[in-house]
Amino acid sequence: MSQTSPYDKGFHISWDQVHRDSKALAWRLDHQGPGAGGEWRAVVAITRGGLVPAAIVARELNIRVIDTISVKSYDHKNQIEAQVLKAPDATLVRDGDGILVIDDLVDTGRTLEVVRARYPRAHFATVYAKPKGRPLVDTFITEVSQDTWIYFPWDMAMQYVEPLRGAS
Ligand SMILES: O=P(O)(O)OC[C@H]1O[C@H](OP(=O)(O)OP(=O)(O)O)[C@H](O)[C@@H]1O
Ligand SMILES: Nc1nc2[nH]cnc2c(=O)[nH]1
Ligand SMILES: [Mg+2]
Repeated sequence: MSQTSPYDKGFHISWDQVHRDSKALAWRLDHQGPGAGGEWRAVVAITRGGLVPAAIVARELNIRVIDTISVKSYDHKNQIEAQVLKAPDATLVRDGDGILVIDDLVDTGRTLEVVRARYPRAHFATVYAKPKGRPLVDTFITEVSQDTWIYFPWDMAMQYVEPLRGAS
């Protein structure tokens, strides 16, 4: 476990915000596929973080075929060797042509590197991107600085916060 964290800042994202940003991603990807009329054949979500944006994008673009690839790259905030724990249906995904691979974010790009190596012709889309990972992603919505840790609503709970002037 590393003792120092490269993440100085926190960016807290609400359900509402991730819904809006995922819809913006869907609008950007609409009619951009290689099929007739720019259709995509299927969505592949990178679990677990990609599941929520993938559901929203698939709903907006009326894509009914959805598969998953399970990649574990972090143990809490510590990067570990990326492991593929489960692959999508090979007959569906083939070399990735017409497949939209979706993740919540790209940070160092290690996760996308592993998935890209398997499906070189797929289109890679994330909602958030940090500078190091940008070259690995084809489409994203919001750039976040490299020293920021993004907190998603599924990892958080509402809690009491002290007033600015302290408790009285
Ligand atoms: O660009 P990278 O440096 O590889 O980091 C990005 C990946 O890290 C997180 O997943 P994580 O491995 O923590 O698993 P999770 O999606 O199950 O939370 C995130 O959801 C991305 O998939
Ligand atoms: N939740 C979360 N997972 C990550 N995995 C790699 N970077 C991040 C990040 O900024 N936030
Ligand atoms: Mg992930």
